[in-house]
Amino acid sequence: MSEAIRYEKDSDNIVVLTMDMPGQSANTMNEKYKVSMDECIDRLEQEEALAGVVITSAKSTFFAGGDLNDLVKATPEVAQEFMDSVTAIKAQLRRLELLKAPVVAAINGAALGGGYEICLACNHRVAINNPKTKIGLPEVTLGLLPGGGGVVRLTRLLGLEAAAPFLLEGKQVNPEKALQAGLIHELAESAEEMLAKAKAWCKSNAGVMQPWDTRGYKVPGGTPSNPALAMKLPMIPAMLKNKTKGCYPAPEAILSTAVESLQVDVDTAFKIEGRYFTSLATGPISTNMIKAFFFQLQQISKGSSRPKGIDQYTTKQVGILGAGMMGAGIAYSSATSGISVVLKDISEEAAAKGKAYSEKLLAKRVSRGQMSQEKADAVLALIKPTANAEDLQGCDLVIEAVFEKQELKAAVTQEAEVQMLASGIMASNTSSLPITGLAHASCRPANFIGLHFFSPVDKMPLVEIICGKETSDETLAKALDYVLQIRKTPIVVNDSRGFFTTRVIGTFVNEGLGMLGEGLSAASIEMAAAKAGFPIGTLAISDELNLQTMRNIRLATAAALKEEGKALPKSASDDIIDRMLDQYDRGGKLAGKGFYDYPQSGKKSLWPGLIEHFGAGSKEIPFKDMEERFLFVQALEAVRCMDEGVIESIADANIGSIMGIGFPPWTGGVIQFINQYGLRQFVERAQDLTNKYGDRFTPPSSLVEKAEKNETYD
Ligand SMILES: NC(=O)c1ccc[n+]([C@@H]2O[C@H](COP(=O)([O-])OP(=O)(O)OC[C@H]3O[C@@H](n4cnc5c(N)ncnc54)[C@H](O)[C@@H]3O)[C@@H](O)[C@H]2O)c1
Repeated sequence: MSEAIRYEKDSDNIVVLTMDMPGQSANTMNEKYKVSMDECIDRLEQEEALAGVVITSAKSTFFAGGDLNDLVKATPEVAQEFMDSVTAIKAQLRRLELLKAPVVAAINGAALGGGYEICLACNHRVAINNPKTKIGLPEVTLGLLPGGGGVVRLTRLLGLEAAAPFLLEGKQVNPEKALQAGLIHELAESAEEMLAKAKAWCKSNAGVMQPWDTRGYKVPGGTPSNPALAMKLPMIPAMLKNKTKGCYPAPEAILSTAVESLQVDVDTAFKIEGRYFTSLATGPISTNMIKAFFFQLQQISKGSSRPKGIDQYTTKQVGILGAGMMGAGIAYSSATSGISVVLKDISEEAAAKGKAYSEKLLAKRVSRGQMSQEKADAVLALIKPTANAEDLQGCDLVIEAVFEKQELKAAVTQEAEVQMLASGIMASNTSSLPITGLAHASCRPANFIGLHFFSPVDKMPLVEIICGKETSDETLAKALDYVLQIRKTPIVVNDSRGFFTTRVIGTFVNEGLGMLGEGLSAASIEMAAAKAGFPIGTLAISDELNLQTMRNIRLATAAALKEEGKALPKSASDDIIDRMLDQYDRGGKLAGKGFYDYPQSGKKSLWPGLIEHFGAGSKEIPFKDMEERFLFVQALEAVRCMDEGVIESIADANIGSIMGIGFPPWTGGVIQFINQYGLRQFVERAQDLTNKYGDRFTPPSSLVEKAEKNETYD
């Protein structure tokens, strides 16, 4: 009896291996698993009259995959050791598929990554038909490749083209879709039926071999020497590069593994896969991505920034003030999570228009087969459009999303607070006004908080929660519970101008517009941002944000600071924005003209006037400097935010920067970027950038001290 896998032989000589790792909620490919599986295979190889093997799990999932605790620690120094352990896992799975009896995977729940790789080493795959079960190889989303034979086996099984979305995009599918795609062979309606089907298959398939071990097996679509495939192949690396901008090595490594491995025998193919896997796993990008997208995201979804000792709260009815772009989106996200919504605007028509937005999104989901019509109708019925504040009675949360005007926000807050539950919380979706100031209008400032959603709300996963000076812990806990209830990712910040995300992205925009002012070419500015991994360039994002709105925020901020006796420091973008608006009447995308021209039909293109009027292209600096200015300026601002207590959690800073403002995922986030660069090297480079481009790159003393002590941000 091995420790992690139960071994049970029935009267038909079929052995059922049930994976059930002690003390773990899911089975993972750790040392205990490897030892137990080795013991099981030793025993299976010695069985006299083995008629079949069925592998299943006693957990709610089949198998969770590789152990990310081990993977995140892999560095180039341990590459050989890592390669040896990968080779051992492959050898183990190879022994399994070469057993002299049929081996069937009985997939009782999610089989992802290493879990599905075990399934691929089986001769047959039966899954319980649960639409919530996920099957696939998501390694690429963590900067890795399926290193347990997954690339080699899936490309041989499906052919290069059909395997591509699963390997290069990490596509995950439910059992029904997995059956259609050829990832599994059979569906079962229950655990009993699954086991019965698995055993029946063993009985009628004695002597079966894996397709790739069968003489004369032809890979679907052929190997790369097949002329049809050979013609398409040269285009793929360029398409990938276009997507990854060279920042993500995993898709390229997967493609190379797939192409190279199809041209050699299986054992050599596994060696090729092992080498590419080792180089990815011991490299920096997978470490960054595992930290961010697994550990830190998990930490956040467990409520790491939630005050302790406060009972979990479920929001029942949310009032939303303002049914414009943001309000309509918040209504949709709340209703799809089963929360009743009162959507209030100044007129019934405006409120109904906000509700119509949900109707449109729901209809799209129904037409794509992602939701039933009944479910869509039920969601829509949860939204009550109104112009009457009395309808807010009974709301335990009200979120205001009216125009960005302090007096208007104060008025709607007071109007809502009279109606809503006294124990409820009042939130503002402001993007620039300090929460403490807005809370002055509230009769219950302890219950007042900021809930900063991002546009478009239905797609953007992040919500920045902002605590004002008087916000209570209970209010924060309830707000955080609500954000998780609507299946979004909360980060928690303290009040400050621009909070965390707006403040950090502000430095990015300022840097790009500043470069334009320096005379750098507009195309290079946009290209440098893209090459660094940003989804959108600074000139394009300014057009989206709207130059007039950017100026309004600047003027409002300056006025507010003046009242406090302070002055808003001048920034390099001010003059550019003013000239664009006042001299050239180019307000941005909405106006059809900004840094780009937006023709009625066709693609946007950079405004040629930038050359004539701003001297764009008259100066050049090293391209690397441009890329790093974008990355450094934001990382440095994030450190300042931490020093000032605006943000306290490193996980929140990293995830907030990736999910809220498009900081490149390959970096692992705005603070992990500094860790990975190496603190000493980062400080040196920041000083170099200061000498060349100005004081905004001066590293804060907290960072310099940390670097001197050889510490990292952990
Ligand atoms: N647009 C963004 O990308 C974005 C992102 C984050 C936060 N925000 C913030 O969200 C808020 C709303 O932005 P938006 O883009 O949705 O604006 P919007 O102009 O699309 O919508 C504002 C809505 O508020 C309504 N309104 C005005 N007075 C009202 C009142 N007294 N009672 C009820 N409704 C009233 C208007 O009729 C309008 O429908 C602003 O504070 C903005 O700063 C916007």
